[in-house]
Amino acid sequence: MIVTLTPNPSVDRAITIDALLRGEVHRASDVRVDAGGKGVNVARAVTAQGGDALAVLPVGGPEGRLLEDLLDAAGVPRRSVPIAGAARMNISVLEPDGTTTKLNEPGPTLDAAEVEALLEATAASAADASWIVGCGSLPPGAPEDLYAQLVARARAAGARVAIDSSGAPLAAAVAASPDLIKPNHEELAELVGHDLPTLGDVRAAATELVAGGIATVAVSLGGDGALLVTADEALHARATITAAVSTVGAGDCMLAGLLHGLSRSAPASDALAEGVAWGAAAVTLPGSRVPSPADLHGIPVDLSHNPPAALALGQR
Ligand SMILES: Nc1ncnc2c1ncn2[C@@H]1O[C@H](COP(=O)(O)OP(=O)(O)OP(=O)(O)O)[C@@H](O)[C@H]1O
Ligand SMILES: O=P(O)(O)OC[C@@]1(O)O[C@H](CO)[C@@H](O)[C@@H]1O
Repeated sequence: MIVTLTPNPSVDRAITIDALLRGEVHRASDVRVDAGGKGVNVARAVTAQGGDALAVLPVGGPEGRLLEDLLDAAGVPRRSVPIAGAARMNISVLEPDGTTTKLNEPGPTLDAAEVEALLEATAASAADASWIVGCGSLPPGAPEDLYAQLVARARAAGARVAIDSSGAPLAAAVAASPDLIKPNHEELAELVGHDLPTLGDVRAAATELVAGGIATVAVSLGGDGALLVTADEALHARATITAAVSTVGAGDCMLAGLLHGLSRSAPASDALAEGVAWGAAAVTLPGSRVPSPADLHGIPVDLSHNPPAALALGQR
């Protein structure tokens, strides 16, 4: 089972308009509401593909009840931790050319007892977990080292742990040496403190992190696919899609496919290809919708055991 901790989940509201114009009134042509937050999305994606997942999340207020209803309707197993504040609602504005603009709220303030209850609820599921994964931003009140604490507790319980976050919480988690991290291109550049214009630069930065004690660094690269680096190998995979609809949650689906593959002891190359296919399929779907098995058909993945170092990123 893949157990996800999302300290700052959201109700995701995706609104489709013709073109975003600052200061104007826009009439939406479509609206979609999904349970959101990065770990929630990982659990939704694994469940949608027939895998076993459990989403641990703080729940409070009317938005929290809606989140629970959405997860229950999608058949996603959850462990809700009651909190005093109300869950956030994040808005995505989608334009027909695939441009996605996000407006994310800070989320409710958590107190120390609520943070402890979340960590406890996650660790309590460790015995059944192939992976524990901590994902997303931290809400106000949560300590910067929350994911570092999660790494320590997962380790103590004998579970492998993955982290997908950014900024200071990611840096603190990295110091605790999780088994896997999944930064995107920008998050990796921030973590190592310099730009990474080519695939070779990304590989060098990931290799540095592996040397520092993280077994697997998987970097999602948008239309350029993903690079996975371990002490033994570097692999690059990318998928071709005909049209992008919404990029919201693509990174979460990519991580879900990767962990789903690794938890079935697939070789890293197969797990990476699975992740890249799930991520690409997510981009073809509206809002934060996660792909079903049928959505993966017809998405070809190119895999290379010899990543082209000179590949300039962000050109696709
Ligand atoms: N235009 C695209 N064409 C094909 N695949 C894509 C495209 N954009 C994204 N993907 C797939 O989705 C994965 C995740 O994309 P990206 O690197 O943008 O994630 P992210 O920034 O973490 O996303 P988010 O934070 O919204 O979840 C990529 O590794 C790739 O497999
Ligand atoms: O504010 P965070 O935690 O960084 O990101 C939250 C979020 O943008 O991430 C998911 C997509 O990856 C969405 O479901 C959600 O709205």
